[in-house]
Amino acid sequence: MKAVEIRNLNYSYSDGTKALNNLSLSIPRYRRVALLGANGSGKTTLLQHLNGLLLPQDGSVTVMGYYPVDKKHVLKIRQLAGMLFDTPEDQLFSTTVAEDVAFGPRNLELDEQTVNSRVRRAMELAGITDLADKPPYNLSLGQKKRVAIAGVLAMEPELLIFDEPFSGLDPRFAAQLMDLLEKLFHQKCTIIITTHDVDMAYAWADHVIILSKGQVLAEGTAELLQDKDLMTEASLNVPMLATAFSGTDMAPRTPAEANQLLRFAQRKTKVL
Ligand SMILES: Nc1ncnc2c1ncn2[C@@H]1O[C@H](COP(=O)(O)OP(=O)(O)OP(=O)(O)O)[C@@H](O)[C@H]1O
Repeated sequence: MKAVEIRNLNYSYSDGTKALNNLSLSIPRYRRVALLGANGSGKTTLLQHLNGLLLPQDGSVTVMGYYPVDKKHVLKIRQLAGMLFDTPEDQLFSTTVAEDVAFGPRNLELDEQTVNSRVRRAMELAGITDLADKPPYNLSLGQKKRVAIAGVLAMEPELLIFDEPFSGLDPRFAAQLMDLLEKLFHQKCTIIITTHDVDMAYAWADHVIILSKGQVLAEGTAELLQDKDLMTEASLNVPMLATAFSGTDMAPRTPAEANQLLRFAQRKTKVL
């Protein structure tokens, strides 16, 4: 069973902008997936189809093998596929952080004890236990992002969809989020993120999708990002980590070695 199957998906906004153009792709389960592409290539529009925020105008979307994404299945899909928006304000609306994190599980009609334990666990994972009683609208952007992440985690989804999760985060929390993604991945989640950070994608992802003009330009392992012509066509840069220390024996030869280098740099940042 695939995490995501998309067949011939088209999507045009009401002003006539064609954001997705006959797009097809297939994402295996239990992968770390990076979705890359220039501004306006269709990344957010695509992600919004994965949890039913947008419904296919033409073509089909199936998530976690269970359901086609359509009106009838939208609630079940949102339970399976948790989405973090690139603007966290759009998903915070309760009077306290704890209430916000509890909103999703309460909607699932779980008993109060289960809701409370999910909320506690999600807040711990997101590192926001000390913010529990604060009103979300007073928080900083990075804190809001953490609250939104906790809200997603409290739903315990199998598929995590994060639109630009690292933007607006300080280096320390970016490193913590990276650790958290790794933990969730090992708890058998499939994780899809969009990012403009080709180095992060190169070091982290085991499945890379490059979009251009609403279509999949290329799909495969992170080695794809070493292809200079492909990256130029996608208006992206070759990751620095792919060329770092070239000519020396410190040069990472694979994305896995680049990951070690990135982790090392992040741990140094954490110490600072
Ligand atoms: N609400 C909207 N109404 C009209 N056009 C839109 C709307 N939202 C997005 N678009 C257009 O659809 C296309 C794809 O946009 P989308 O936001 O999916 O791209 P993206 O790859 O996520 O971009 P970015 O990297 O800048 O976030 C762009 O041409 C954009 O201008």
